Amino acid sequence: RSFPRKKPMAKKQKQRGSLRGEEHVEAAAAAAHEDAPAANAEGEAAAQEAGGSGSEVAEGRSADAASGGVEEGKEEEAAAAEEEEREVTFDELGLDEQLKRALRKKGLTKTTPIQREAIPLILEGKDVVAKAKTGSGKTFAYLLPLLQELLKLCKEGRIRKSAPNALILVPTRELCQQVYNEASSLLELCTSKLKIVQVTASMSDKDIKLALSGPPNILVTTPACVAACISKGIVQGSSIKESLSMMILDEADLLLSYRCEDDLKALVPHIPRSCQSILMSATSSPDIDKLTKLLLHNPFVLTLTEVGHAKDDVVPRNVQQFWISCSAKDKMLYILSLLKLELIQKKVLIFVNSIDNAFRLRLFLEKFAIRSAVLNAELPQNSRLHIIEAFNARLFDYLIATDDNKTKEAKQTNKESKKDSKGSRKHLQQTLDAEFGVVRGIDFKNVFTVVNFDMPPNPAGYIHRIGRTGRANKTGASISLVSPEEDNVFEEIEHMLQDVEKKDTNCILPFPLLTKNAVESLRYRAQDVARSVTSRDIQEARRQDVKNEILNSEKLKAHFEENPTDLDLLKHDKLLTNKSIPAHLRDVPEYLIDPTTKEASNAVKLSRAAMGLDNPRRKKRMGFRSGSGKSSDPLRTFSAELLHLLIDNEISQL
Ligand SMILES: Nc1ncnc2c1ncn2[C@@H]1O[C@H](COP(=O)(O)OP(=O)(O)OP(=O)(O)O)[C@@H](O)[C@H]1O
Repeated sequence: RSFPRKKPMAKKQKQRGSLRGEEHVEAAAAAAHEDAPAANAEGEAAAQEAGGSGSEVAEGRSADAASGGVEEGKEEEAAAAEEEEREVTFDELGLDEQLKRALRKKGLTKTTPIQREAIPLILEGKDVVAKAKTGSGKTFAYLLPLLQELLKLCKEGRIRKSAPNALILVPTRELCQQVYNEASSLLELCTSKLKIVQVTASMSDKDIKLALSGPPNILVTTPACVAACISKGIVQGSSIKESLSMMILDEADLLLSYRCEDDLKALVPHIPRSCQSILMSATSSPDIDKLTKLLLHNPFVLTLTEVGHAKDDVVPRNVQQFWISCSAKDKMLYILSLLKLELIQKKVLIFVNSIDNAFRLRLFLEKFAIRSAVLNAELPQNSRLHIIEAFNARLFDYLIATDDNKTKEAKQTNKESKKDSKGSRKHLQQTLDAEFGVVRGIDFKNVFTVVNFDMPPNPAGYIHRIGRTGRANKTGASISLVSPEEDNVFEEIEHMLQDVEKKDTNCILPFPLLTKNAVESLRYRAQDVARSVTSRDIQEARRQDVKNEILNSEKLKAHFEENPTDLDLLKHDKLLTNKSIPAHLRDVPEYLIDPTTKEASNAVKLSRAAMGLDNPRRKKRMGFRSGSGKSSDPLRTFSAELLHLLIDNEISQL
């Protein structure tokens, strides 16, 4: 990858830095008019036609008008392009020796563009709003300067200890865990000790109090949880005011959509004026501007298209985007063809828009001997976290996910939960987790293909979904199955990509590897099997899965804390039915596969082998054991009596 040179950028950012959001676009345009009265509306239109976002166009005119020539601008760009070849290492950013060593031990040497740009600004003490594409390394972009600042305060004995010194706010529990893991893994490799904790609304007040006693240096939490801690007096607002020196809003574009606005407003009076605030996001939205105004002071604004002269894309360049047009009822047939004929590279993350659809698909695939797991808001938190870990470790290849907690079911359950004031355990079990966000910001490792079985409701949803592949510059692909009913949203997505990436051609191409013949050869079987999956089967499978996952979850936590390697024995892709799979569905007969499809499938397999993805030792390296010897099965070695008690107890609550 290429990187821009440091100095001119820093100067440019400073010009932008004193302005926020659209203000800076408007102000740059106004400056252009002042500097160059001749730049009239026609000129503006021409500039826009030449390509570029509002801000770039405005800025470009301003610079040209001020310098009095296009040539000079071109020279500057050429010089910057030359410098783009230079890669910037973490060593060049003036980080603490301990952090540099920790990064080296983690095998990280070169910065990503957002890290290269944001870290120096944050180290200078600036408030920063940074927008950069998914998977671009935003977490380290704020964690490294945050840790550096706290290590420095510790060294100088200036740390104030009545409440946490840094607050990292994320929209979901899954993200709490992820950020906590990332920060802890760095801190473990440092010699100075900083205390970090995560607290979420699923913890009891007693556990939260215990976690916050000390207090920790860094608290990772959700806005809802921190607001509850303040209102219950678990944390004193005055202590926060005294101790807080840094606040991070990660996945900021999602914070407000998780109904966090009131919680954040409740926090504002307790944030000291001296607190440095950082806002990170993958997409732009009016919510970002709202949050910026609410919580930041005169921030630097770094946006992905402005990180250097390298015009970065909204979807990582290393992700190839494809689409397939098919009717809603043929989607099962198409996904079966893609998976069974091995036309897409594993691991595969499949998105659907409802939990019922997820189970319908899982049951359908199961009948063709394709095992998958389902990740959704209904599952206990520990199970969700473990499913993500197991998928990351390649214990299974297909994960079906519902990514939005505002599904039909969620709305329904939330409505019911308002009516039901008893707040019984049973009810809590059934209520979908409002802090759940399965994909947004989650760092799924090595997902090669993202499939939109159902299209997301809007372009931002598309960007977040696609962002689960191609992370940290890895190669990836996405395939969207688009029915005529989804044409509108697909067009919106295409327009958005063309606008942002300034491309005339379509960014999403028709998927070339699946022939009509290949699909038709499976039609009869697929339709037959799809019909056999009834609504009753789906409800039963949902119940069964929650039961299985409850077994996997909370109450067994203690056991797994003592025996972490046993975790691999909890299979999330267990068969939902115990009927055996007929041979004609398990294997596609040779005569059904046309030569083109065979060739395509072989090519996919070859590239898989070339990437070393078939090497069974990989799983071991990732810390998960293979095999499932009875003697080490936690569900067998765990006290049978206690287990029965747990199962009876949990199942009776369902
Ligand atoms: N400098 C680096 N070199 C190589 N890998 C990196 C670097 N920085 C981060 N990564 C890895 O890249 C992956 C994505 O990083 P991260 O989760 O921070 O992305 P993100 O920008 O926050 O994405 P999203 O917007 O989807 O949350 C992680 O696995 C992380 O460990």
